[in-house]
Amino acid sequence: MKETYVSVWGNLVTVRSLQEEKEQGIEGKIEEAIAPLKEKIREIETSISQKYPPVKFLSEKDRKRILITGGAGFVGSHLADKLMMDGHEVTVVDNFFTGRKRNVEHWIGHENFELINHDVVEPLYIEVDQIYHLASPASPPNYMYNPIKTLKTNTIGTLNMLGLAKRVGARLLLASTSEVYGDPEVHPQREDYWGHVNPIGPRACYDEGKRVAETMCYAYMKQEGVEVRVARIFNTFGPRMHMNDGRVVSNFILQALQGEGLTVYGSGSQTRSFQYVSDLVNGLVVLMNNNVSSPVNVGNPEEHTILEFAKLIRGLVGSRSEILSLPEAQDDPQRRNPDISKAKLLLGWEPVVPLEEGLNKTIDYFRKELEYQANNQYIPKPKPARTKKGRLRHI
Ligand SMILES: O=c1ccn([C@@H]2O[C@H](COP(=O)(O)OP(=O)(O)O[C@H]3OC[C@@H](O)[C@H](O)[C@H]3O)[C@@H](O)[C@H]2O)c(=O)[nH]1
Repeated sequence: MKETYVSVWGNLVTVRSLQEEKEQGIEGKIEEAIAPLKEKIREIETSISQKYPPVKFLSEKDRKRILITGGAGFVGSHLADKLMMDGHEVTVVDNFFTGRKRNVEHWIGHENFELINHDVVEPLYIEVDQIYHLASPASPPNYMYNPIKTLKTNTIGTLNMLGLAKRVGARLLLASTSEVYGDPEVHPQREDYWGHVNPIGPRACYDEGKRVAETMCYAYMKQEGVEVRVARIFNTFGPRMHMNDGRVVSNFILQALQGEGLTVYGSGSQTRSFQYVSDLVNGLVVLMNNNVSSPVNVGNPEEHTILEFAKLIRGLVGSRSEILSLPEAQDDPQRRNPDISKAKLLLGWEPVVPLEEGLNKTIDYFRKELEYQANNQYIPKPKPARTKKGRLRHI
């Protein structure tokens, strides 16, 4: 800058030209005006770099391209979390019938993550190394809501995914179910039990859909050499179950939290064995990466009657809700308990999360969900299952 010196009472001082003074003033004002914007940009940059959960770095050789169908659902989104954090490239495909974007929104924009709105009933052409095929409604009221769609998803959807696996040489893991055993006459259920399913009952769309999905897997394995894994998943619970899911865990927790009666269908003497979702997800990943191609039960063998379960949840919530007796659900399996010796022996897997610990985490989750929904002025009621005709009784 050009400077001129003048003497003021004997002291030399610098004087800027009028033009320079003006320029300096404008620059200062601009600087002052954009300072908050610069600060905002810095904040956004930091929040972007910190916004994702920590992800391991995997070398090109170890990193896999993994597709999860139904990856925005309850189980699928927890599986997506694990595979992302392990450092893989994950593509989630979901038609959002029961899945929700909210379940995976924390990965959106991450370079290893892709979310595709797609229905597996239509073919899909992508390049992947592994396919976790979870797409299907899983809660009885949801899968009975549109039985034809449930059948299409489990039959045509599975054919499409096996076709994809064959084309690209990927390994496919089918999320099958304990429901392939129907209302079992053998207890606990081992993988070599063929099951007791009513092929024309209200549950058949799911039970038979999954049974034929298993059949398709082994047909593709034998005829086309596709590598398959089949997990028979027993009752599972945890955060991200939908408020409207309609299965027993979410129903009882939501009822207890809202001081409503806990709706027990039938006598409550029917049994179930519940596993926490993180145990399931670990089991699925171990199975996928193992060499066991025959079906494997993945569940927690701790068995309870539904009535015991209602009392347990009511106690954990600290609620004074009544326990109500509703008519029995049609074709409801009376006893269900996994024999997991195969998973223990061949995969070295067994569940580790105690029931109460898992339930407390799930109760916390639903408590927050209720607050969230209340802020949004919307509290859905749990969906009832299809029941036989009868009246409501108090136990
Ligand atoms: O509000 C309820 C909901 C359910 N129940 C009972 O609780 C038991 C469990 O019912 P759920 O609806 O949670 O689940 P189900 O065991 O019938 O089916 C499940 O089986 C295993 C998975 O493949 C699926 O997630 C689902 O099909 C049943 O006996 C049912 O009648 C109640 O007593 N009250």
